[in-house]
Amino acid sequence: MSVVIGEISYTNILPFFYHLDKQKLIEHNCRFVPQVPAQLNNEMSKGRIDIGGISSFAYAENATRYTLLPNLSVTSYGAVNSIFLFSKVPLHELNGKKVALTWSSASSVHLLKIVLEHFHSLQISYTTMNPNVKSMLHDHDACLLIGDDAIVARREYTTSLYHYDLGELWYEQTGLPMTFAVFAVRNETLRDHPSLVGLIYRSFLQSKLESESKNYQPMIADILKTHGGDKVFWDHYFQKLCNDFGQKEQEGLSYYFDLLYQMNYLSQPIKKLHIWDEVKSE
Ligand SMILES: C=C(O[C@@H]1C=C(C(=O)O)C=C[C@H]1O)C(=O)O
Repeated sequence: MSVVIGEISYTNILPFFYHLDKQKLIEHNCRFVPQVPAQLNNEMSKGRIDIGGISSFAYAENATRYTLLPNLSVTSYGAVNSIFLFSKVPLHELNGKKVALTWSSASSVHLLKIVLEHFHSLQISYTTMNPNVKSMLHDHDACLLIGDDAIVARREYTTSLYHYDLGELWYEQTGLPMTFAVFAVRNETLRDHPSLVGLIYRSFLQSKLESESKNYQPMIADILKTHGGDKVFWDHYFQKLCNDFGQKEQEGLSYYFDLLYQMNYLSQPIKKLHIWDEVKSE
């Protein structure tokens, strides 16, 4: 049986994959599945993906079944630059209005609900849609996009629409970082393949460290070819994202989960983040 590794198909996850020795992991019977976060969340909850990056919200929904991998995340302290609410009217005028949500997200969708409903006391009607600004705004007042869809839309709509960076809105209210993606493993996979999980974990960590030590440069050179944009943007984007998962990041994530539980978006409170104690398990 192979171990299936989920790979978020957005550039923000690349520091963990760009310098990964995929061939070596394939030789160890691993398989890679690139998908957008909502698909990965769903596949992991059904047991069809074993390990990898998922929405932090999806971890909360499955906290008793998953274990978090230490030191790995996609987190922002303030502006994240790839998660935007695009709106025809200023945010505080959205009360009673309709907002379209990208179907690809789980963390940002719930972060938006915190921002609109909890921070600004707005009542909103939501629809989940394909991530396309034109069709989303055809019949809605605002729309949420994430990942590369949001990066591209921001290039196009900076002047014609209001746009709000969700990482920034969260930071302004809480002073805390926001973790959008965590790395998790299904508890059964960890039980059945502890040493392979160790190898995969160390490979992710090594790729992240190499990305950081090379200042993301080889990776950005490739992203420019595949995704366009300018180097200044991508340099700034990766410099600003935090890929650690230390105490402060965990504090921000726990607060996000607490609010979601209070708002009934989570059925169980998350009292503790279960993070793999790698050294003991090996
Ligand atoms: C930073 C981002 O974080 C992503 C957002 C996610 C979500 O909203 O569920 C999940 C994984 C992250 O890769 C982004 O997509 O721009």
